[in-house]
Amino acid sequence: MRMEFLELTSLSKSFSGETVLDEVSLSVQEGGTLVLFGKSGAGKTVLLRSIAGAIEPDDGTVVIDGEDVTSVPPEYRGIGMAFQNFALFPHMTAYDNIASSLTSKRMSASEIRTKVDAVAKLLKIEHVLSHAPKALSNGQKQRTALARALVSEPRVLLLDDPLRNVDAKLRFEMRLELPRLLADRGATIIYVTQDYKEAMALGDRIAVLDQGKIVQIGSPDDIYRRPANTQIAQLFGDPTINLLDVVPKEDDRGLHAFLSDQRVDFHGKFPGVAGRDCIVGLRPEALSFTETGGFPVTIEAVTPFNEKTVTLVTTLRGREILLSQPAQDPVPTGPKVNLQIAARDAILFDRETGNRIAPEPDGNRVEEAA
Ligand SMILES: Nc1ncnc2c1ncn2[C@@H]1O[C@H](COP(=O)(O)OP(=O)(O)OP(=O)(O)O)[C@@H](O)[C@H]1O
Repeated sequence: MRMEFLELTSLSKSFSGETVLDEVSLSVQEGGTLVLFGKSGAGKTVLLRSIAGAIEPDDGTVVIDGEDVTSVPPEYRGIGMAFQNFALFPHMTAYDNIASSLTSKRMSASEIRTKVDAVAKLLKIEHVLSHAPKALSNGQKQRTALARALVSEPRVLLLDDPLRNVDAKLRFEMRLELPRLLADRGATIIYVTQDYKEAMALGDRIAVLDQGKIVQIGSPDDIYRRPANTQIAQLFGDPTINLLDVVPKEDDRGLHAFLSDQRVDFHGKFPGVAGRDCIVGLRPEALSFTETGGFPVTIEAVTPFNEKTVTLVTTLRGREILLSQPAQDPVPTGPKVNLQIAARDAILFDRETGNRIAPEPDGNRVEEAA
């Protein structure tokens, strides 16, 4: 069984009385990747810097491999970091930048050469090793910074939004390549990003940080299908989730709500929810056009993307709904068409708090088995 390798307990930090980290606790298994996801200013960088030892937390502990390193100087923590702004030494070549993280270790020049060459090959920057940073493209700078973090084979790797400044094409490629590359190194990784696709592609688990607090930790599937609140539901998914006001009712078939004429059943037990102001969350891909059944809508706009088509429709009552379907599926000729809902994908939230209403544990099993 894999061990928890990195453990943070109740880490807190304030600057001039303003709380930036609020009792953050989380752990990452040995060799695992945790993605730290959150909006700008959520505290992601401060958290990474606290783990690395560059910032001293006001409270809480950082434990690496069973050792409390909260008071250990950064250079003795066995941590490698790569930042979003590259932070390369401008007067050094790419090679020397990468090698700089090895110079404190007692290694011969040829050993250093072997290691730098290997990591440069992995990241496809062998041909620019003699260049100064100013002669590198953003993508090459980013790979150089990553190579520097990887080459010293740290036990823990902290990557602060390393793809933020690279162009879309490289970001797409790196999103595919990075998981294997990082898994091959065997390091325990915390990876910061504001891009939900990157978060879903890279993380075994995702921790969502909001105003210095962890608001949800789970697998990508958990966060997508069971978001803790409407805010998180909206952050994950493109196009964004449809959020529609409903007041669910209960009968002998259980809790349900009506969207136009279609009954949406919520599987499981939800005591006390009937009659409450709620929001139903429907992912755009949980909706589809149908010729029989469903409920009538009007097509307002059709937007084709490469791999999907997004259609905006309105219901008879004027509610706007986004629908996403594979690009090869035809959009019916409208404007009046019928829509159906894969009701088991509906997510229920409390309207007042925005928090997801989970079925009772017993009901959960019913839901999973359905
Ligand atoms: N050294 C510092 N002194 C005072 N305030 C700071 C310091 N470092 C960070 N902050 C504040 O802490 C908050 C969180 O900053 P942080 O850089 O961790 O956010 P972030 O989630 O990494 O954002 P981004 O995604 O934009 O990098 C911000 O309000 C920032 O102004």
